[in-house]
Amino acid sequence: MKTEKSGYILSLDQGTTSSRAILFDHSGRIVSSSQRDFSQYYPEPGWVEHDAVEIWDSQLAVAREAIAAASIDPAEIVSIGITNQRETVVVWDKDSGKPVYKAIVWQCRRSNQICEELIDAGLEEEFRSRTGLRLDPYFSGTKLCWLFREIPGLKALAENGEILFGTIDSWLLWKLTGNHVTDVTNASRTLLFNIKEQKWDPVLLSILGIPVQVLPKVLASSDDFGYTDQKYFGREIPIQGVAGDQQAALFGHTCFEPGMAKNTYGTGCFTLLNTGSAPVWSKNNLLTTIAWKIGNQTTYALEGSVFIAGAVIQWLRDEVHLLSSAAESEQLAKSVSDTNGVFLVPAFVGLGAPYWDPDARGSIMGLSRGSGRAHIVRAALESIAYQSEDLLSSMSADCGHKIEVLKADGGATANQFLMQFQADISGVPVLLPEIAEITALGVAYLAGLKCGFWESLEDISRNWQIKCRYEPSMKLEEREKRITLWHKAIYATREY
Ligand SMILES: Nc1ncnc2c1ncn2[C@@H]1O[C@H](COP(=O)(O)OP(=O)(O)O)[C@@H](O)[C@H]1O
Ligand SMILES: O=P(O)(O)OC[C@H](O)CO
Repeated sequence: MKTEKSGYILSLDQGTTSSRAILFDHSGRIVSSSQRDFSQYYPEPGWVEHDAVEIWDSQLAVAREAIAAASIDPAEIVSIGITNQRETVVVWDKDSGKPVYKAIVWQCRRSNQICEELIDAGLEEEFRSRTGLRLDPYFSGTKLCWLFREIPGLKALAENGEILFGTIDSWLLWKLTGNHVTDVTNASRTLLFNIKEQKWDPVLLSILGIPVQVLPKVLASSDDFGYTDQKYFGREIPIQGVAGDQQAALFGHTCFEPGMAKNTYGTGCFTLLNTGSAPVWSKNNLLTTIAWKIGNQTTYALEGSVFIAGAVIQWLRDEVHLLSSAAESEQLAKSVSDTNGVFLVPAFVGLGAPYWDPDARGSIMGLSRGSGRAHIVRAALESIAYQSEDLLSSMSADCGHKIEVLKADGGATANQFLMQFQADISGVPVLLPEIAEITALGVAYLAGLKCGFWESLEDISRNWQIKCRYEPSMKLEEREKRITLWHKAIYATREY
């Protein structure tokens, strides 16, 4: 019989648009939470920045609010986990602790030219075989290289050990504990980390001109990252779980066995497939990444990243004013029986996997005199599912069998039309968990495993409950016809 343990785990979930803190109990239930949005900066077309100080302030504030809302003594928090938007680059002064530049966000395309130079120099395979990633501005390495090229004197400061680099986890860890550390999952997204040897890769650092002394020490995902300074929560609390948010979601969904997959429907869509203890090198333009490391045991994943998913609905609401709320998209989509031939390809910042086309831009096609608001909104929602289907079919091709079940989470899973369309277009059941905050839960599990709050993966698996299940009902012939038309739309968009 399962026994409940007393105490709580605090998860800090630092996402692209908001900072959240959530307290979980032993059964994985949410005890309290708090969330704050922060500013997005778009200084030039295709550029995206955050203020690292605002991120820190908002993250600390929500952590304190969540603890206050639960009316608990901080002494009851047995451990803390940190999960974060990945790839985003922060560089700060070691002495003053001040960031030297705005955080360069994962969506930012400013290092595209550096990527092109490296591709032209024939270095793509060199990077891919060591990191599992592609030469795309998405990843941290070329963003850091851009800073060294553009900020006079920065490289010399780096060589003298006067500045530090980190992804968001590393920045928060440094603020909370004073330790300059990260975990393998975040390191595996930098384009600087050898995922087989699990160390910063000297060859890649030399190609990009990055001094090794700016890089954090890399730990496992369930590990001892340090203690929070007493001034933050009134006592020192150990931080024992760290993982990039997409890997944390895979863990939170308890996708512990090879072949298990999840898709997170947020700003973008991120599909991860557990491939077990050895990396699988994609033949279909997916990424190979570290899913988590517990003790000496590393689990790898195949990943497909779609840059614009729920963000297309935000765009329809905020820029085009076709919607008054994201939720309204569901009822509008259901008000018509199909898109009447309309396709929308939301390539606003290029296309991610499996196309990797940074120059593509969005399109709406197939318009006729009868096309209306509902058709366009429906086409936008369908585009989220079509893009995810492209990832799933690439994964199936890579691993030689169809994905049997897709576990889903993220803000856009609230849309029942979208979830049903995903099940239909992919011919796969889509499962939603009872606890929606699966990313935060995933890193709580990683922290809780380290301190013995949860004893094993089996112990954790018992907490996963299905909230609802969407069964595929579209005929195979219809599915294939629609996917063919979607690919025609992708082709036309890229040709433009
Ligand atoms: N009912 C809905 N239908 C479609 N999209 C939605 C709905 N509710 C929220 N979204 C989308 O989900 C995204 C927010 O999800 P969230 O998981 O919080 O994202 P992130 O963690 O990337 O900030 C937004 O892009 C929003 O447009
Ligand atoms: O913060 P999210 O949920 O938009 O996730 C961002 C990803 O980690 C980027 O790779």
